[in-house]
Amino acid sequence: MLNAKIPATVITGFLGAGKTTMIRNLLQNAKGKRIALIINEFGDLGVDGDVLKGCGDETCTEDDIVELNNGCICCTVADDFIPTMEKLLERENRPDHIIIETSGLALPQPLVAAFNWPEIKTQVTVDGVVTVIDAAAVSEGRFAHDHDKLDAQRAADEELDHESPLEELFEDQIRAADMVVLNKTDLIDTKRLAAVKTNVQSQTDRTLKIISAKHGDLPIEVLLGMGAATEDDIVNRKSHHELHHADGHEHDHDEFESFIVETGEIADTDKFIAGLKSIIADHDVLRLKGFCAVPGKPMRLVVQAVGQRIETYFDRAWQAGEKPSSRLVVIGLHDLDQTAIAEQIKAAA
Ligand SMILES: Nc1nc2c(ncn2[C@@H]2O[C@H](COP(=O)(O)OP(=O)(O)OP(=O)(O)O)[C@@H](O)[C@H]2O)c(=O)[nH]1
Repeated sequence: MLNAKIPATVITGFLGAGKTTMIRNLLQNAKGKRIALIINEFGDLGVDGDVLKGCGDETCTEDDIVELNNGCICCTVADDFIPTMEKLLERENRPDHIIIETSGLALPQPLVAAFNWPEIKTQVTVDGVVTVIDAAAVSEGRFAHDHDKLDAQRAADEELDHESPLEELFEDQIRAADMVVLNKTDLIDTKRLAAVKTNVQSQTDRTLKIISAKHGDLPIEVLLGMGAATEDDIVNRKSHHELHHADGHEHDHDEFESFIVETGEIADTDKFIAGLKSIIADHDVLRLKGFCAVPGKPMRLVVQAVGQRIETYFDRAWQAGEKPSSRLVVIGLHDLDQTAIAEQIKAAA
């Protein structure tokens, strides 16, 4: 149909919930739909984009993938997101569908609200906001606040009006959702999954569409084509930040930080993983990911850590002109001891 708006799906969810994995599955099952991807990552190593490049060859070429690594997309709407969308829409070969992966720390609300900007409102609509949840992490209480600690902080600081940053993000990302994917169901039993579902639904008065998945493996018909036009309803899905700072106070991410550690080749992967596990536990690292070089191996090793769960696999050969190296992005709450973490990672390699 001429002049029909292009549908855009926003995929959000906390660090390591499985957004990139779900998108990878989706691209592989795109059934000829031409998809453009906008990927926003916290920590400027570009791991997600790199993992996705090449996995949907016919329906989503490298040219269709735009990486926005200049901070969280919710804070760079005017400078990054709108110009990127405008460029996409100017293309001769316009996509059938746009998928936007937010960083794990992004608030979806400002991004969805941007679809009401005149520059893009007439051409694109939000097909739906899909929030991916690490059901195992929720069940382990990762996003529940420590009541005793919070009460102590409140006693010390009467101004303190918000919950833990992790809990707030968890709630805000659910409040924005049209659909919630309870992912990583391979890691928890049905009883605990039912409790997670109840917890998720309790975050909003709207009845959410909640589905379960392993490795984000869901049919494209389930994820795309919701026709929700979420931009029309986003004012009713306010984030904690919007509710607490109606005065226009800027939202920022200074409760979180990320940095990159470069280390040598990884001679003993098992020893390295064991080392990473204790670093993650000692320093309360939320997310660690990157690519490593292994002596004598032509392939690069992908390292993905979410809490204490670490996955490694070789994804592709180092390419011509690419120097095999080991680089990891480390993400945690503010005040990470960057020097100690970097030293310990180098010692574990
Ligand atoms: N066991 C298990 N692991 C999963 C599942 N889905 C994803 N993972 C793993 O979880 C890790 C993080 O997955 P990603 O898809 O990179 O998560 P993400 O949400 O894109 O992460 P960020 O972009 O860093 O926020 C990877 O090691 C995945 O292989 C699942 O259903 N079960």
